[in-house]
Amino acid sequence: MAYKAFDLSGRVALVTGGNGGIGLAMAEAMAEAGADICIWGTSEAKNAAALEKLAAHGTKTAAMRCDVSDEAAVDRTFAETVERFGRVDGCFANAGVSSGKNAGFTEMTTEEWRRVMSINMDGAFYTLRAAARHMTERAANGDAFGRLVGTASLAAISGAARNEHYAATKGGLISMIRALSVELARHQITANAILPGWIETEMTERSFGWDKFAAAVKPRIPARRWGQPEDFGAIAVYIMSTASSYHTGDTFLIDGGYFLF
Ligand SMILES: NC(=O)c1ccc[n+]([C@@H]2O[C@H](COP(=O)([O-])OP(=O)(O)OC[C@H]3O[C@@H](n4cnc5c(N)ncnc54)[C@H](O)[C@@H]3O)[C@@H](O)[C@H]2O)c1
Ligand SMILES: O=C(O)C(=O)C[C@H](O)[C@H](O)CO
Repeated sequence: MAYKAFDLSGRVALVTGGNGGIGLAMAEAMAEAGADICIWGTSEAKNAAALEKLAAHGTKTAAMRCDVSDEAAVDRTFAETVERFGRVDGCFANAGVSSGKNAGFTEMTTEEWRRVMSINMDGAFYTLRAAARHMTERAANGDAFGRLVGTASLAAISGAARNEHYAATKGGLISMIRALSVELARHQITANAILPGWIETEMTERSFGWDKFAAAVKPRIPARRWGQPEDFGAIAVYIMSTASSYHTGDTFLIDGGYFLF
């Protein structure tokens, strides 16, 4: 018999960047555990394909178009999500972009720095702020429960050369979440960061290419394989569940034991 605390029936989870990769795998796992799921993404086609997968689990699902770097769009889409689902119990600020295929820090343009900041950092701020407003308001009305989650990265702590903008956003996200965990604990809202290592998704291919992985990264992973998006399902279910009520301000590093030597 399944551990009952992991039954997410009646809970609503929002996953930004939930139409592919890690976000979709987390959304699918939570749907399988019984949660209603709203995903946000920028591509209508990818949203539609993801929705089809999610619907197979039989819970209520929706996919909304939202660019998380657009403050007004985030507030508007969050309100729409609450209207559609009645509430948001868990908010996974997962949308992100990377770009490891550039010439290096001395050549980094301000435009590129701002692009990564505006999606990864500003986007997480807008998203988590909207969710925190909603969750604290509910707590004030006697319905206290909340899970704020940010998908950070191993890159925040590993020395992600030629990806300084990306590393900075993920380090910033971890620090923001740690501070939030302290501020919001009294409302029964937890805040945690997930730090994936090297995961086989479209983003990694775009940013680094498979060749770089095989040559430089794989030897540093004791598991000798890419992480898969599905490696993130269980942590999402755990965080959304009542089992994690006392677990806040943490960084969940899921990287196959990646080491530098
Ligand atoms: N793949 C990895 O190795 C890895 C490692 C560490 C951290 N991460 C982080 O995991 C998260 C998910 O990445 P992934 O690997 O699944 O890649 P992915 O490209 O499959 O997913 C990224 C998602 O973010 C969405 N997105 C991008 N810009 C957006 C915007 N402006 N507004 C809304 N959505 C937007 C994309 O549409 C996509 O759904 C990211 O935050 C990424 O930084 C990935
Ligand atoms: O975070 C990412 O974007 C990755 O693709 C992999 C790594 O965690 C990172 O870049 C490590 O330096």
